[in-house]
Amino acid sequence: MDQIIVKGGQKLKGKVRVEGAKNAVLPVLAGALLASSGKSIIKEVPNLADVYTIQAVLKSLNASVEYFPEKNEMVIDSSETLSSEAQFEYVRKMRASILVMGPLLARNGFARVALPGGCAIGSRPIDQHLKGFEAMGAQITFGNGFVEANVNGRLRGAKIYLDFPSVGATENIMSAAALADGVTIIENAAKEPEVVDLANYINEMGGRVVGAGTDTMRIEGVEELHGAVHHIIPDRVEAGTFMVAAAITEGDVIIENAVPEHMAALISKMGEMGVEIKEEEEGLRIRSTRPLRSIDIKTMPHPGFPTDMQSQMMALMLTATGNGILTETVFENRFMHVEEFRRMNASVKIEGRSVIMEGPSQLQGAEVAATDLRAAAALILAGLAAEGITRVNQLQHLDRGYVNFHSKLAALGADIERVSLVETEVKEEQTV
Ligand SMILES: CC(=O)N[C@H]1[C@@H](OP(=O)(O)OP(=O)(O)OC[C@H]2O[C@@H](n3ccc(=O)[nH]c3=O)[C@H](O)[C@@H]2O)O[C@H](CO)[C@@H](O)[C@@H]1O
Ligand SMILES: C=C(OP(=O)(O)O)C(=O)O
Repeated sequence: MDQIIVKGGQKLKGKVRVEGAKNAVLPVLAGALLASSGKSIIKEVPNLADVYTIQAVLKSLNASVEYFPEKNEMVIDSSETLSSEAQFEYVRKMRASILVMGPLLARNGFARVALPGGCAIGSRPIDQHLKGFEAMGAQITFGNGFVEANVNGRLRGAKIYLDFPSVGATENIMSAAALADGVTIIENAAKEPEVVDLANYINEMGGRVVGAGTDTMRIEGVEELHGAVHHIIPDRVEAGTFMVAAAITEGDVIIENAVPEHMAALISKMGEMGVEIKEEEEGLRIRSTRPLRSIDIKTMPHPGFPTDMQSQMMALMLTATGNGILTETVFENRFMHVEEFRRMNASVKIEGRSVIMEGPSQLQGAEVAATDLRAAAALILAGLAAEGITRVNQLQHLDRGYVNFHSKLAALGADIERVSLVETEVKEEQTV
């Protein structure tokens, strides 16, 4: 087990480059299963735990997959007959494994995927994914912890209205529709940049998807798709996390490879707080000095404020002057980090779906535990601004979504290290 140890108080300065987006690479790699000929070469694949999990899922389905982390490239050949079953061991580790369901159903006419269940941020049902497959002619059944979808012949194009613009449902339905017979219309589709990235990849494979990034998508099914070369978009959540790191330490940081158009809500809300954000030739430059103004934020589907930046932004809002309210509308239970912030002397209370902060909190170093991926990053960010030493545990969450987070922060001047606790644990066990 590892721990990150941060000593607060260093102002960050310098340049940092963001990786390819985790939330784009996972649907794209699942989508690679749609190709019945040729190889896909996916570039800008970040070296993340979730990438290894999706690689294992694809291999278990009989695709051939080679990953070259040193050049961030993955090569997938899914031209052999694919198996139709995604096992619990993968889905348990990573919910995004469910994204193989659409491609498998379209390729094989049958898919059996372990039910993902909930996680630390909410119950996370998949009813909208299944509603889409059903509208395209699939029969859905449940049993022994699995969900099965079965279609006689090919899927048929359909008009599908999503009750909520679910990112995963939009991606899964789009993938299935790419090989369906006829035209599928998705109404109230998710508009996230990662949805657009998947649509672009499907089109590079020979698909016909239009309207990605708008409420209404139109997918004309084709007989076959082939492998393609695709570059994953930069990770807007990693970029946003470094923006907060710069602001919370009163730093001056340039973020290379960030796409400001993907981060309009975050840029605007940080600007309201008094953080200076400028597009420069080298990247997005973030400069900040205290005091910062408190603001109110509500998470929303894109282009609203992203839920994946909620906990990091909470860390920054804790350090601002005045009262701020942060309301989470996307996930029902994404406030597990609040208790951990309290250990760090944060003045914060939960009221329903909102968190109310009385700022500025004089954050103090403490030993804390990450409850999910973004909470892990948020606790480290709080540690950068806290007085004294913060120790962050449960780093398996962090490793799902950030490449070398502590080294990148250290390169910007943070006093931070990652240590292995194995030796200490062994000693403790021996004395019991
Ligand atoms: C791998 C990946 O890309 N993960 C992202 C994706 O997750 P994911 O695709 O799981 O998120 P969704 O947009 O589907 O979920 C949003 C909300 O819709 C609900 N819902 C979703 C599907 C469904 O069939 N029924 C239903 O009720 C969920 O429980 C949740 O409350 O988008 C989220 C919202 O931007 C991000 O936080 C995640 O980082
Ligand atoms: C919630 C997230 O991811 P996932 O949907 O993979 O759990 C995230 O990236 O913050």
